[in-house]
Amino acid sequence: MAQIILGPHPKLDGSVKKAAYTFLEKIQTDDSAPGLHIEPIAGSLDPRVRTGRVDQFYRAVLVKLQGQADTATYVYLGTYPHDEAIAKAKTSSITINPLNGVAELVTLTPPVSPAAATPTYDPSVRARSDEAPAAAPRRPSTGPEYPVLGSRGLGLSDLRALGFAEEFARAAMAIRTQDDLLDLAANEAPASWQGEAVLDLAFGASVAEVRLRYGFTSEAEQEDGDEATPDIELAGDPAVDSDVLRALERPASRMEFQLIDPGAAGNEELRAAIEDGDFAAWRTFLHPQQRAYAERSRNGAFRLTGGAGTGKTVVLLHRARHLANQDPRARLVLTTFNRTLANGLRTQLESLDATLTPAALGEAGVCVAGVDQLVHRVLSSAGEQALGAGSSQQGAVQRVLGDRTPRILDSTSPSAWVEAIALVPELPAHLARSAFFEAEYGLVILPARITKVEEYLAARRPGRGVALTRSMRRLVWQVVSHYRASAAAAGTTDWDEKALIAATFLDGEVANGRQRPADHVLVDEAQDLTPSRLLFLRALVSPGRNDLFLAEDAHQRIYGRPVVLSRLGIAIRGRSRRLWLNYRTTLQNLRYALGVLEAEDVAFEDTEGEVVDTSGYRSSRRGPSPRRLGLRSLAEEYDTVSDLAREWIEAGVEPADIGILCVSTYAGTKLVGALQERGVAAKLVDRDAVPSTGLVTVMTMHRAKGMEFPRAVLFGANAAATIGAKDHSTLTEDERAENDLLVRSVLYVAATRARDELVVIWHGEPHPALPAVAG
Ligand SMILES: Nc1ncnc2c1ncn2[C@@H]1O[C@H](COP(=O)(O)OP(=O)(O)OP(=O)(O)O)[C@@H](O)[C@H]1O
Repeated sequence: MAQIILGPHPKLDGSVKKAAYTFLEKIQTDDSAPGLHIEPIAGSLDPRVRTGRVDQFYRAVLVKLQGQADTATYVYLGTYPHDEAIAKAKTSSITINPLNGVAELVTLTPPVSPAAATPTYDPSVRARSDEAPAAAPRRPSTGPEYPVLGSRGLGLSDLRALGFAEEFARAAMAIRTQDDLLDLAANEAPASWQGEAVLDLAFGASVAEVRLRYGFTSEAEQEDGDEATPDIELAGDPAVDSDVLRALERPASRMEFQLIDPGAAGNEELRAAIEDGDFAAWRTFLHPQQRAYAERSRNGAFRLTGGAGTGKTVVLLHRARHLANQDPRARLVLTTFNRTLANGLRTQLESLDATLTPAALGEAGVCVAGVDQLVHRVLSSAGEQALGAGSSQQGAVQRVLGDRTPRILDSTSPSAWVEAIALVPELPAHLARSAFFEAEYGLVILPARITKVEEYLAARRPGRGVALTRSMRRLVWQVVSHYRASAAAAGTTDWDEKALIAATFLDGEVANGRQRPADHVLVDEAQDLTPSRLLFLRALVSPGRNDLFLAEDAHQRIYGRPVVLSRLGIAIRGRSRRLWLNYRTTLQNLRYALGVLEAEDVAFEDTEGEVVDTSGYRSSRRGPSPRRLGLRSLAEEYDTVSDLAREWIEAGVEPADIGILCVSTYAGTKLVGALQERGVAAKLVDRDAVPSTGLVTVMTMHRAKGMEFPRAVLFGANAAATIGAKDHSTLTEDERAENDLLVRSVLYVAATRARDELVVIWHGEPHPALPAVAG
C-alpha cells in the first residue's frame, strides 16, 4: 500500500490518461510491483525524485516521501514523454517555504560550486490546470498607471516576510496596473498561494489579512488581536520527509497538492483528476479560507457571506461531506430557497462524493431538499391531529394562528390579501396594499406569534418603514383577522404560516421529550428566506456545536425582504465570515456586475443588519469586456442574439452552455420561437427543467439563480423592461426604493452568471440600473 498526493501537473493527452490513472492506482496497491519501474534517476538533484513507467513512451515523475513511515507517499508531478520526464525528474523538488511552512514545487538549478543546489520556482507549474487562463498578451492599459502594490503602502520586505519568492515579489512590486498583475499572477506565480495572495494585496487586503486567509495565522490568534509573527519553527526541514509531509497538509499547500484518500471516493477523485477533461477543481483544490469554513468546528450558528461566485455553495457541499464523514450517524440537512436549487445541490453533492448516504429528514445521512419541502414533510408526518389542540394545551396551529381548525395543508389563494383588504374600507390607501400586508405579516406578526389585537398593539416593529398609529394598527389587525378567518374556513395556510407551525410543533416536541430531526443544518441562499422559514430551520436542530450554517449574499436577495437574524433569536455574533475571491467570472464581468449595485442612496443590508460593502471582491481571471449592444427594435435584438449564438456554436461552444437570460417567462417563450425561426435550436428552461445538450438555454433572470454559463446574454434589458413591480407608478416611496434594490439584485444575479463572455442587449434605452460603461 502507498499513498498518492496529486501535485501540480500539466493536463494529459487523451491517449495517455487511462494509462496514467491505472499506473497511479497500481502504486496505491503495491508500489514495488515490477511493471511499475519506480526508480531514482542518476543525477537528479533531489534524491527523493523517482520516475515510473506509465507505458512504452510515457513516464510519470514522482517524489517519494517515506522517512520512518511504514508506507511511502508519492507526490505525482505529471506524466511526460520519456526524455522530458527524465529532464523534469533531474531538477524537480518539493521544498518548504521557510517563512510560512507551505510546501512548494521548485525547479533546482545545478550548483556551480559544490554548495547545495538552489531552488528556482517552476513557472510551468501554472500550466497544470484546465481552468488556468491562457497567457494573455500584456496589453496597453487604458486606466491610470501607478505601482499597484506600492500605492497600497507595501514594500518588497512585506512581500518577502510573507514568504513570496524574491524574483516574483520584485516583478509584482514593479507592476503598474491591476490587469498586468492578474497576468503575472496567472502565468508566473511560483505557487498557487502566491498568485492569489499577491492579488489580495492589490485589491486591498492587509498583510495580516493575507496571513489569516492562507492559514499562516490561526483565527484564534487573530481574534486575540495577535498579529502573529511568522513561526519559523513551524516550517520544518525540507530535507526531512515527515516535515515535508506535514507541510503538504497546510491549507495553502492544499491549493495545489491533494492527498487521495484510499477507498472508493478517493479512487473516484483520482480518476476524475487524471482522466476527466472537465475535471472540476472545486472538488479538490479549495482555497484555504474555503477549507477553513468547510472543516472548522463552530460553537453555534455560523454565517458565511460572499459575492456571487465566491464558492459559498462549494463550501456548503464540502462541509456536508466533512460532517457526514466525521460521524456517519449524524443527521444532516442541506437546504436552500426552493426545490429547483435543491435539485442542483443534490447533483453537485453526488458529484463531490457519490458514497454519501442520501437520507430522509430525521435519518442518518444527508437530506437535501428545499425549505418548503422540509416544512411539508414535518407537517404531513406529524398529521393534522398532532398539530391541532390537545386536551390540555394549545397545539402548534393555535399557537401561531389563534383558535381555528387544524386543517392546514392546502395553500391559501394568492388573492387572499386583496380580498381581506376589501373588507376594511376605512384603511388608508397607502396601507390598503397586498405588499404592505405581506411584509407586515411576514416580518412582524408571524415571527412574534401574535394572535390577539392587544399583542399587535404592543408589538415592536423594527425595520418597518411605515409608522402606524394605534388606530391604524386596529385597522390593520382587522384585515389580518379577515385573512385568517377565510383561510381557516377554507382549511388553508400560506407557506410562511406552514413554516412557523412546523417550527412551533418541533419546539413543542422537544418540550415533550422528543428529539429534533437534525444534527446539522446547512443553508444556501439564506438571504431569500423569510423569518418564519428561518425559525423553522432553527427549530430543526438543537442549539449547539455545528448546528446551523447559513450562506448568504445580500446582493442576491430576489425574493425575500431583509431580515435581521438576532431579532429571531438566531445568534451569530462573532461567527460570521466573508469570501472574497470570485471563481466564476472574469474581473471584467465582475466589475460590470458590481456596477449594477452602485448608485446613490442604494444600500443593501445583510442578516446582521449591516450595509454590505463590495470593496475587495475580486476575480483572478481576465477576459474580454462585456459587450453592450443597444439596438433599434425587438426584431433587431432577435437577429443579433441569433447571430451571436450561431457564431459561438460555430466556434465550438456547446449550445446548452449559452445562457440567454430574459426578464420574464413570456419574453423567454417569444425568444425561443424567434431563435427557432432563425435556425437556432433553443429550450426555455423553466421551473425544475434542466438545460439539454444541443439546445441553447433560455431562462428568466430569476430562474438563473445558482446557474452559470460560459457565455451569457442579458436579453431585453430595456428601460421599460418589467423586472420588479408590474406598475411602478402605483408604488409608495418606500416600495419604490425596495423595488429598486430588487431590480438591481436580479440584474446582478443575471450578470454574474457569465463565466467568460457577457453580452447585454436592449432596444431603445437601456435599463437605468445597468452601468453605462463596460467592466
Ligand atoms: N476552490 C475552487 N476551485 C475551483 N473552482 C471553484 C472553487 N470554488 C468555487 N469554484 C467554482 O466557482 C463557481 C462558483 O461557485 P459557487 O457556485 O459555490 O459560488 P457561490 O458563491 O455559491 O455563487 P452564487 O452566489 O453566485 O450562487 C463554480 O463554478 C465553482 O465550481
